[in-house]
Amino acid sequence: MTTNRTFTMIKPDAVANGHIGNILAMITNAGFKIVSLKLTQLTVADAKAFYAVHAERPFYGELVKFMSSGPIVAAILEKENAVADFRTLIGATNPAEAAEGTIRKLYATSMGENAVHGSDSDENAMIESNFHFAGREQF
Ligand SMILES: Nc1ncnc2c1ncn2[C@@H]1O[C@@H]2COP(=O)(O)O[C@H]2[C@H]1O
Repeated sequence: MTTNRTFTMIKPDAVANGHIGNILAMITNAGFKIVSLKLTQLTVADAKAFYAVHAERPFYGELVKFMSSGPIVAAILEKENAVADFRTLIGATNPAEAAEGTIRKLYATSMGENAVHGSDSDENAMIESNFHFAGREQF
């Protein structure tokens, strides 16, 4: 079943660099409706849990440290075909490979500090949304 929803985070690099407004504008201009939104910060334990699927990867420690290093913006977005269309809007994980006009092409600085997260499946979108937002915060 498709939920037509995806989950995103504007990561600590993009928040620190002052890109929240521009990134949210790109998201809404691309036709996504924001149905949950908050500025928050992950603890180390939160980041470990959120990225548990990557626990065996060599970059896991670096990823957890970075993602808990400062505030992030968490959001749930709604649009037909949300997961796939949002991944198109953000571009490739490695900004060197991201297409022109994508969020990562514009705002990411490296593979690790890549400005935004986007869920990779409907199932993960739901898990990640519920990790960050209570039911009463999901409109
Ligand atoms: N080779 C890598 N080196 C460092 N970070 C990585 C590497 N591969 C993936 N990542 C990070 O791991 C993150 C997993 O979630 P994201 O897709 O949001 O973004 C990914 C990257 O920021």
